[in-house]
Amino acid sequence: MSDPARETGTLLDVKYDANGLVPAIVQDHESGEILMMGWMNEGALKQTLETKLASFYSRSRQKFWIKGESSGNTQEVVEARIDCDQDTIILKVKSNGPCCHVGYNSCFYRKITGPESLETVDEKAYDPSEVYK
Ligand SMILES: N=c1c2ncn([C@@H]3O[C@H](COP(=O)(O)OP(=O)(O)OP(=O)(O)O)[C@@H](O)[C@H]3O)c2ncn1[C@@H]1O[C@H](COP(=O)(O)O)[C@@H](O)[C@H]1O
Ligand SMILES: [Mg+2]
Ligand SMILES: [Zn+2]
Repeated sequence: MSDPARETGTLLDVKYDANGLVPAIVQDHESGEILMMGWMNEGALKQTLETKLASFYSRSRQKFWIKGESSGNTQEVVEARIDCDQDTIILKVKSNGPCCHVGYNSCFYRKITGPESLETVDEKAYDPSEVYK
């Protein structure tokens, strides 16, 4: 359904889902590479906008999470955008190191090559066991 105020207005009026969360896609501000997608609640979005450090709500760990709090691989927010119906956020960031805790720069290091198959298409960027102790 069309919602002109939300779609064309200048008021930030985020449409959180039933769990109070909104997806935030994190993109490298220079290369455009997609690094990860995290969930934000209202508090995480507020913190992100205030501190300019990408922060999320982790559903599995059920806690507020500043990306890089243990690895040091923080993400400085250069620009934040929201889509037409205000239910998806994009953070353009300057990443202080690789993003993915598995060892790749981006979390999207595998291509889906068939109904049940994957292919790794990125090079490992670092050894996670050296970073996450
Ligand atoms: N570091 C990461 C990390 N970096 C990027 N991502 C991406 O962030 C997404 C969201 O994080 P979670 O899975 O924790 O949150 P969620 O999707 O709400 O929870 P689930 O429903 O998936 O269980 C993941 O699906 C990954 O694609 C990461 N997910 C988890 N971590 C863990 O976060 C912790 C802190 O790491 P740093 O932030 O790097 O210090 C460590 O324990 C890491 O293992
Ligand atoms: Mg997840
Ligand atoms: Zn990852």
